[in-house]
Amino acid sequence: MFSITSSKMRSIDANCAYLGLDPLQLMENAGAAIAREIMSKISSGKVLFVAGRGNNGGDAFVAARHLALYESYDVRIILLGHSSRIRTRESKHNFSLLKNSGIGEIREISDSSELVSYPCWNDMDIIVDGVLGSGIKGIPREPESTAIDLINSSGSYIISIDSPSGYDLDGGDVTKSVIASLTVTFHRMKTGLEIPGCERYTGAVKVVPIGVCRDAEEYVGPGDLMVLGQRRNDAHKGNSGRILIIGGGAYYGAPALSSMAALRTGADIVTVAVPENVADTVSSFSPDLIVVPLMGNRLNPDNIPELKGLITSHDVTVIGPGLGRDQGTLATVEQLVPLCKKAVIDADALYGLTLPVKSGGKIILTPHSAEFSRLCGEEVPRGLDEKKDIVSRFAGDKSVTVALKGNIDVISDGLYTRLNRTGNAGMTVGGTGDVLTGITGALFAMNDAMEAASCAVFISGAAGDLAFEEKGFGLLATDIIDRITDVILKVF
Ligand SMILES: NC(=O)C1=CN([C@@H]2O[C@H](COP(=O)(O)OP(=O)(O)OC[C@H]3O[C@@H](n4cnc5c(N)ncnc54)[C@H](O)[C@@H]3O)[C@@H](O)[C@H]2O)[C@H](O)CC1
Ligand SMILES: [K+]
Repeated sequence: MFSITSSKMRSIDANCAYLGLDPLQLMENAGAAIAREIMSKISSGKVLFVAGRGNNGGDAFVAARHLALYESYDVRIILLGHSSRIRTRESKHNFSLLKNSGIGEIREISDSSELVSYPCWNDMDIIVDGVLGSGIKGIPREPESTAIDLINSSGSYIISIDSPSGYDLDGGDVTKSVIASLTVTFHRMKTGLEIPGCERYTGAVKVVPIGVCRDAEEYVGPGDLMVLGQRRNDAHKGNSGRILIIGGGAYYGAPALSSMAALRTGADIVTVAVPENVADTVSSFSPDLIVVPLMGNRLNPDNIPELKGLITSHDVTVIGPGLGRDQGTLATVEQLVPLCKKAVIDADALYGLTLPVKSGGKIILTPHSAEFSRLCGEEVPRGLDEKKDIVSRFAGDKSVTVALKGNIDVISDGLYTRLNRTGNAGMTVGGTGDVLTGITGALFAMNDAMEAASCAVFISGAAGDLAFEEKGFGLLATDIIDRITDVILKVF
């Protein structure tokens, strides 16, 4: 089974909450698993739980409550700090249940010297390390640092909850850590718990299930948005993405919709290169757009020298919206795609594509069912499993990332496959595909192809759902653009 990073785990947790699984339920399962582990090691004895003020400590409170049901165990708890400073709702809740759980001793100790004078460190059969888990930032501070020293010098059997406290679950350098006899981590193996030599800190590692919903991993959710590359506070203009949109000629609304969607998703600069016959009309949609008129009434090979320069000066090139399918246009697309570092290809441009593209640029395709069927030369199957197979196979063979739009969107790069179910039947109106393409372009500037494509279909569908609540089947593509920021702000 593959391992995951701690930020991936946080994103799965957030997707669980979105699906209605209360984080308290996960904590209950995590704590119960720790209690079972203790019971499998000793049938009676003294067990000290050392808890920090985050959810790692919350897991320890749950485990202590479960264990205290059995009279053969002498259960004690040290909370590092005052209970009024417990950070999370779940942990507070579980701390408050301790007073009704028949636990012999609950001490709240903020001061490191008081921690050193605690008399029982060397007298325990098991010490449970719930000091710090995946939420650690930097090196352990006080009183956590002293607690780690005391745990390590206790001579007891040490069970670390989720991670040895101080240890980096993502495999970074370790300055100070609990040296555990056993680490019980949750849901999946973590990247840092399988690097060579890590057993020096982790002891044996066990992965236990905690009741995560299966769909929290397979279906895109707000947790995936949480871990997207974000704008830094000290960012300059252009740091958060320069997007070039090549479209229009046959139509003018489509490139304008893509461009506005890219801006609303957070792109810094959106340049839209369109044939001169539609340039003024596209400009008139918004003063926020930089419009570059191209010679001619359709994209054509004479535009290539000018576009080459623009492609180089932008992070992502979106090709397709409103281009039309003239022979010369499709031939131009074929020559442009290999010049792009990162490209999003949609609509008419999908007809000018020769795959695989030899240049090694990263490419996202956003076809609907008929477009995909034409690309891969097969009917798109109705069954979801079969659909996943065919998209994954095609993406792998052609070295592209595909977001196949549909009732349930299927996103794959051939290695990973994700699903998305935001969106609604009102979104069959014209222009919604152009909106998705623009969102994808903006996200692609700061993220890898799979993250960008997965989050783009989620955002586009969720914005469409908000627009549907307001407008029903009268919703327009522009209504979806208006709600993009609501979806993004809700997550951050
Ligand atoms: N799905 C799961 O895996 C679940 C995991 N659970 C447990 O939750 C923790 C993560 O909890 P979180 O509250 O995010 O963080 P921590 O408890 O690890 O610590 C945060 C806490 O500590 C403070 N802090 C941060 N850095 C330092 C430092 N260098 N020195 C001192 N103190 C520090 C910070 O201010 C916070 O107060 C995970 O590991 C699991 O054990 C859930 O219970 C169930 C689902
Ligand atoms: K821990």
